[in-house]
Amino acid sequence: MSSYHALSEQEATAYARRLPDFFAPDAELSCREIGDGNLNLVFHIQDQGSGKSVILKQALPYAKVVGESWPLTLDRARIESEALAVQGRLCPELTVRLIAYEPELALTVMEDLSDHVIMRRGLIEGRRYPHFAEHISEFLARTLFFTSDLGMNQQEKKIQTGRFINPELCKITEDLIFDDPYTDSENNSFDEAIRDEVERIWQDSALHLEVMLLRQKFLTEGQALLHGDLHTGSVFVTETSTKVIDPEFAYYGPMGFDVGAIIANLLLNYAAQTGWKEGADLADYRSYLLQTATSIWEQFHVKFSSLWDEQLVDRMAATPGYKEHYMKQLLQDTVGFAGCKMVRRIIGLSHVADIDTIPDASRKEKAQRLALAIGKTLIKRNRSLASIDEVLDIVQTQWSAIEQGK
Ligand SMILES: Nc1ncnc2c1ncn2[C@@H]1O[C@H](COP(=O)(O)OP(=O)(O)O)[C@@H](O)[C@H]1O
Ligand SMILES: CSC[C@H]1O[C@H](OP(=O)(O)O)[C@H](O)[C@@H]1O
Repeated sequence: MSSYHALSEQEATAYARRLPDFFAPDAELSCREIGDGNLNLVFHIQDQGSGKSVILKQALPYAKVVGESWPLTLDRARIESEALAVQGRLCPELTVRLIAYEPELALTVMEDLSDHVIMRRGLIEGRRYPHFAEHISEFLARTLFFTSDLGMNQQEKKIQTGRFINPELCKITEDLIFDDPYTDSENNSFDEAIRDEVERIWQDSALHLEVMLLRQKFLTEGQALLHGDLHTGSVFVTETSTKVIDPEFAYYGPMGFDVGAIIANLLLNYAAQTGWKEGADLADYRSYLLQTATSIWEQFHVKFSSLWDEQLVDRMAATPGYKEHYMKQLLQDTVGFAGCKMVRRIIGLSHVADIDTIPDASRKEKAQRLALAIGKTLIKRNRSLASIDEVLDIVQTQWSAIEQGK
């Protein structure tokens, strides 16, 4: 195999044609580069005759969204493929199927999920996914429990931790989520219309303390193998199916970071809805989003607790009271990380299309302010929180305040 270089569509097609037992030798293959993420090339290759298709994802030696001025390790492709292998073993129905990995080209070959839609797009279009909470709570419970000291041999876990050391992508998160939004960083990108609120956040030392406590957890707590970037752009859905993709940020970190990430992105869409919907339609969709967010935690809690009761490998972890303590801490971490993920998507380098594509400037500003208000409050309240219902109260209180122009 040739040494590393970024593939052209023609080279990607030639590589796909050589996949063993995949395309017929004389297949008429088409290829399009379809990557809409921040980091990598994604090639969609299809046999024009049979319709059979495949996805080739290639890491670039830099962050695509910034360019060659931001060098980035190709090892992230190995991390992604190995994380997909773990997730595929634990949740085969909820993970994109890994077909092959080519280290020389930092190339991951996987099934084509074009019959699904990226969840972020579906939510922007106002669609509903009635099984999503059930599916993603299962993915979270199983991937987090069985890669932790609770569900796997602690010596094997230490070996696995070494496989998933991911310093460069963790630094992106440490900077973009737990640092830049709280200072006048050159990485930041926000609308001047909300500068007053952003500058209040830069001065809010009580908020910074809570962010630092969460940053400490991200830096030091290797509870389980995380997806590391589980936003609604990392999930493919239909009304009956959920498939997780893109775990290149995987590493051993605090469980609440994954649970909080998906809840945060539902709440970002919740804030965005003020720019998309009105009246009863708005109220009804807000209710759907909030119900989904709380149900993710509730179902995760039930499933994780059941795994704890039935699959625990650590005798001392069965000590009465420990599970309750663990789950309360996990909820608080989830809420705090969710708040951090919301704030960074408004102030930081990477935004979300849910809010950024709102056509009306004043409604977009309102959505941005609502997202910041919710995010800040979740961060500030996380260590005193005892129930997911309190998140509901926080979200609805902030909604009312923004609606009343406070
Ligand atoms: N398995 C797949 N099937 C179909 N399309 C895919 C698949 N994986 C990625 N894509 C497309 O490529 C886009 C970027 O993929 P992603 O893995 O998120 O890249 P990045 O790591 O650059 O964010 C997705 O939003 C989706 O449109
Ligand atoms: C410079 S990476 C910025 C941002 O992009 C990643 O998301 P994705 O790879 O899905 O586009 C991740 O959320 C990073 O924080």
